[in-house]
Amino acid sequence: MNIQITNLTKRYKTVTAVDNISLTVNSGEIYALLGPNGAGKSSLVRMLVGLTQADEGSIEISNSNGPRPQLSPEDFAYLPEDRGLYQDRTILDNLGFIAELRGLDKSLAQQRIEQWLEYFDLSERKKEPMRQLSKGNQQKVQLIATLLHDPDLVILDEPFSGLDPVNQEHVMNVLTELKQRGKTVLLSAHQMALVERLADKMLLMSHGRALAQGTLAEIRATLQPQRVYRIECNAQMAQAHWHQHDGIVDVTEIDNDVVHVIVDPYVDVEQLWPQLNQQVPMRSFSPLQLGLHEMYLNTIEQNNNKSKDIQHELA
Ligand SMILES: Nc1ncnc2c1ncn2[C@@H]1O[C@H](COP(=O)(O)OP(=O)(O)OP(=O)(O)O)[C@@H](O)[C@H]1O
Repeated sequence: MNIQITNLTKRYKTVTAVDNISLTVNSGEIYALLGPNGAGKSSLVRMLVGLTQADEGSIEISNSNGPRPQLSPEDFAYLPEDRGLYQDRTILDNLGFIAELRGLDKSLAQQRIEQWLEYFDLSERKKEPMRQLSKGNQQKVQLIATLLHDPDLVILDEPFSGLDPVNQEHVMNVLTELKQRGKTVLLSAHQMALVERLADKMLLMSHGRALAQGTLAEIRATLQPQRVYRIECNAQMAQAHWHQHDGIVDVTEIDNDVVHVIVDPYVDVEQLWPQLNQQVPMRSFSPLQLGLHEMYLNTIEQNNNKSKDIQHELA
């Protein structure tokens, strides 16, 4: 299943929740929506699954047979933000009910349910009512309910929330396997370290708008355009001498023996290193790549400061 979202906008009374967003996800890809609370991730997903209508823009769905006018229930799975299972009924009752709703053959449903419960270590608890389960275990049951009919498109709002690290890994493995089987996965998440390992492409949103999108390398090129190096040397001397060098944008002391240096993008580093080394002997240098988590924090912080400045100017 392929999704093409073009210039999508959703306005509520006082807020533009999704502001001119475009993205493409293809079969066999995992796409992550990232952004702080209220960024517009769920609003985007709700339009995709047809729960709300866009004010502007389009969503086109296609598969190997060509375009599809709209998603039908058997095509996709949706794990919503507000989970809805019957709290007084057992795990088995809940999953059996969902399987029936999805029109699954009874013996196939039973087989899949048993396999999933085994995978998520819930087999022994299958006759317990939902309300007795911890938040994480409820989340696992909800995820099973979502995936039971094995659809081509899987849309998950915060699938890792409430799960411990071991179960987060289980879910990572499930999603990777879906991808390997050619399914399309779109998810929202706050766990950058997991997304960095999992997602083929991502969209970083804030206040409904796209701040960066694409592969991790493309996100990095947008959010960390400067070349940053970690250099082992006498930090105090480096601070004193390198700041004045034309090719250096900034020098930050990390500790007594390490600095981070931002190099002007137009400078040839092969020529720069000997010049710097003459001023302050360098013991080692290596390019520094920020992780998604750090890039995310820096970008969201800068964006919030920008919004505050604009509000201040308007006041
Ligand atoms: N039904 C609604 N009516 C009015 N405003 C809404 C509605 N749903 C969402 N919003 C607003 O739209 C904006 C985006 O909300 P949304 O829930 O899409 O963000 P989110 O990125 O999913 O956040 P979170 O990470 O907290 O789930 C927020 O300002 C929110 O208050």
